[in-house]
Amino acid sequence: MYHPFSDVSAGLTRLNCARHGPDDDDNMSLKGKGKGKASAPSPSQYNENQWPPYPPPGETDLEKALRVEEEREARRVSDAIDRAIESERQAVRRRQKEETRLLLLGQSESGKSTMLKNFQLAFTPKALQAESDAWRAVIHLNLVRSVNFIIDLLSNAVASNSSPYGSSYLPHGNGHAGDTSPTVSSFAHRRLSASQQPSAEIRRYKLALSPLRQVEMILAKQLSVHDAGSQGTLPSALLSARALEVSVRGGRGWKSLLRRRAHEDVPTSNYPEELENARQILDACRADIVSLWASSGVQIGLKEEGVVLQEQSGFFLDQAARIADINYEPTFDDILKARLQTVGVEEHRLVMETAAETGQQWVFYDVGGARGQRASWVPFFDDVNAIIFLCSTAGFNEVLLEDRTVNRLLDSFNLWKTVCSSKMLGSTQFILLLNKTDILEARLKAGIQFSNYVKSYRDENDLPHVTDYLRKKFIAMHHHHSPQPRQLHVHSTCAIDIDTTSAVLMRIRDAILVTNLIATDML
Ligand SMILES: Nc1nc2c(ncn2[C@@H]2O[C@H](COP(=O)(O)OP(=O)(O)OP(=O)(O)O)[C@@H](O)[C@H]2O)c(=O)[nH]1
Ligand SMILES: [Mg+2]
Repeated sequence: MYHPFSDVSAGLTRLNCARHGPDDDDNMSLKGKGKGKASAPSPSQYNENQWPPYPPPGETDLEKALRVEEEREARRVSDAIDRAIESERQAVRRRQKEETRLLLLGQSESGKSTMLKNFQLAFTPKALQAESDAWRAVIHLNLVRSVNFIIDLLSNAVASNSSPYGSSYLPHGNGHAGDTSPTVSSFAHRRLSASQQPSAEIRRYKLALSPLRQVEMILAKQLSVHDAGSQGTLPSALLSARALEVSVRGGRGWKSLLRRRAHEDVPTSNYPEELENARQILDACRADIVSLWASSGVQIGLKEEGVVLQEQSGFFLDQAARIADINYEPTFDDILKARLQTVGVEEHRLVMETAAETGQQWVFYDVGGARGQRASWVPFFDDVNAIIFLCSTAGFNEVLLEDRTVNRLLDSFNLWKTVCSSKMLGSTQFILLLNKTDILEARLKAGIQFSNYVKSYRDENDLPHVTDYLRKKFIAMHHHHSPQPRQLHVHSTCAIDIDTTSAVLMRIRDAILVTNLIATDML
């Protein structure tokens, strides 16, 4: 039955009820005097602008009874809507109390996604294990790209005589290019060798490992991979100095796509077979991959090209024999080392499996850290419990991939200042992770002087002093740029070290939970 109240908002319904009040209606229906027409409303009862008109002019007792009944029904609907809205509101409030929402921030390659994997490992290990197939595909792609990169780099270098590689590549060389300063005679000797041996070896590898192009294509297709370079985040001129980044569009679809479908009744696509093919090809190329990486000539060639693959993300060549094996299953260590650039913002909902936290939900927003990605962070500033900001301490002698004129550590400082000064994050808890301390330590031990890059640094060139300096510097910037006093926890981390990171995560968990409890007035 149509009634104007039944399809208007609860607010309007409430207005009308309030105007007369339920008792009025009841009284009127009870009091309905006589039969036939209701007494004509006095002029003061009419307001022709009032909607719906009340009571309608010339209303009969029957019409009145119907109207009153309809109004009662409308009130019931209105109350039901109010109750539903309120219970939804309470559910959202409850959910927000039960959920802990964390935003991971920091420049590209600072270790945000790796830290998220550590959280998964610590609190949802079964879920991470279930993603193992997906991570194997990423690790295989990391490996295959490194191989294809080396072959492309070295064959191009050999082909173009202008490259230093072409002049000194010794497939069976007996030293590193930097061991001795090249003399005129050694240079001449190298030029002679370069015209024959090097290209022969590389040509052999190129031929033997050519099936890996197909493997790269299959894996890239299955992961719907974007090349960072093709998205414009990596200038093409830089591609020769670095194995390509691997990235997939935000969202977790790619992982579920790659889960094993052994238990599914309906074969939905042929892609597991494609992946199996890729694994078989990789396995068949295993010995050649191992031998390529072991070749001293290749190592010299890379060195002369100024490429240190070991320092690049997603480096697995030293584990090729294990990883290219047909029976390879990724370990947690492998998963932490796998490199997959984040594009956009990924939401990861962790339903805690560990006894103390069972059932709790932690929602992580993992953002892409490259410069072109940072605009997408801001909408997530609203309504998160804590910010986990990662700074790669190894960035002190590195530059941004997307802008080779910018030092990574300086970029982290500036990013930190911007995040600290955001008013939207004024009362949000901050956690700062000084990450990649293993790489920092290795570089300091290798004699690279921190003070050469950070002019204000005057202390010892060792890990404790440098991390202490960084910690103080970040704390000072936080203090100076925060719009209001706010909690800050600082930890030094190596995100690929499961044990030490897990200890840090427990402290982060405790700090966040205590803050949440205080915020929800439960303490
Ligand atoms: N050696 C070392 N490697 C690390 C550490 N933390 C992360 N990595 C590696 O660094 C690479 C980049 O880490 P990611 O976690 O993908 O970086 P990200 O901050 O998510 O980068 P974007 O997604 O581009 O914003 C990965 O291959 C990690 O395995 C660390 O503490 N030490
Ligand atoms: Mg990432």
